[in-house]
Amino acid sequence: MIQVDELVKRYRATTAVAGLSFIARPGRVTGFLGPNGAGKTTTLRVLLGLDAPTSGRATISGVSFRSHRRGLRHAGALLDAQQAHPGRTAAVHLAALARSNGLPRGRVDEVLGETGLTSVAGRRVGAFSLGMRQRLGVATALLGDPPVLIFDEPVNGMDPEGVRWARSLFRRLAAEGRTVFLSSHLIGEMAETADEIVVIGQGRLLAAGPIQDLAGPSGSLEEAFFALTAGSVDYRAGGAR
Ligand SMILES: Nc1ncnc2c1ncn2[C@@H]1O[C@H](COP(=O)(O)OP(=O)(O)OP(=O)(O)O)[C@@H](O)[C@H]1O
Repeated sequence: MIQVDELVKRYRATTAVAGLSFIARPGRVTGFLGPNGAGKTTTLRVLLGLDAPTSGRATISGVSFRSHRRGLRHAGALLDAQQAHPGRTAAVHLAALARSNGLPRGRVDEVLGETGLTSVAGRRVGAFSLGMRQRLGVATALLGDPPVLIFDEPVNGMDPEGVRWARSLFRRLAAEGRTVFLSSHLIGEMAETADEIVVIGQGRLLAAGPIQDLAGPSGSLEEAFFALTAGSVDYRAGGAR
C-alpha cells in the first residue's frame, strides 16, 4: 500500500505539493494523472526517499522508503529510464543491483526474460533504444519481487507491442496482489490499464476513486480529466488560461 498524508513539498518560492493525501491499494493499478507541473514527479521522489517532505508523510507499506532496509524487496520503481550506466551491459547492471540488495543472481535472468531482454542482455545499455531502456527500468523495478511497484511514464518510447506487453504486465502484477502505481500523461493508456485514478493539479488532490466513477456517464476519462483540471493548468499553449 502507498499512503500519502497531508504531504507538502516546497522548493524555495515554489510549492510543488500543497497538502496532498491519497492511498493506492494492493491488488489495484492506480493511475496518477495531472497536468505539467502538477507535482507528480515531486510526489514520487518524496515517496521514494529521493527528496525530504517539507511536512506530511509519504509511506510505502506503512514506513518511509528511507527507513526500510530491504530496498528493492520493499518497492521497485522506474523513475528515469536513463538511470543505468551506458557503459554497462544490461546483465551487469542488474547483477550489480542484485548483489547490493542481497538478491539471488537467478533473479537477473528471470527479470531479463520477463521483460523480453534476454537476447540483448550482453549489450551495452548505451546502445539501447528508449523503449529497451524502459524495459530495463521495468526489469530493475521487478528485481526484488516487491509488493509495491511505482512507474513514471513507463510506456514512453515503447512500440505498440511494448505498450501492450506493459499493460498486461501491470494488470498481472496487480492480480498477484501488488500495489501498482502508474504516473502518466497518456489518458487513453490509463483508461485501458488502471482500476483507480488519482488526479492532482497545482499540488492538490482534484479527484480520486474507481475509474468508472471518475469517467462518469459519458465514460470518457479524457473529458473528465479536462473538466477536473480546467482551473489548474499552469502551462497552456497559445497563452490562453
Ligand atoms: N528541484 C526543484 N527545484 C525547484 N522547483 C522544482 C523542483 N522540482 C520541481 N519543481 C517545481 O515544482 C512543481 C511541480 O513539478 P513536478 O515535476 O513535480 O510536476 P509534474 O506533475 O511531474 O510535471 P510534468 O507532468 O511536467 O512532469 C513545478 O512548478 C516545478 O517547476
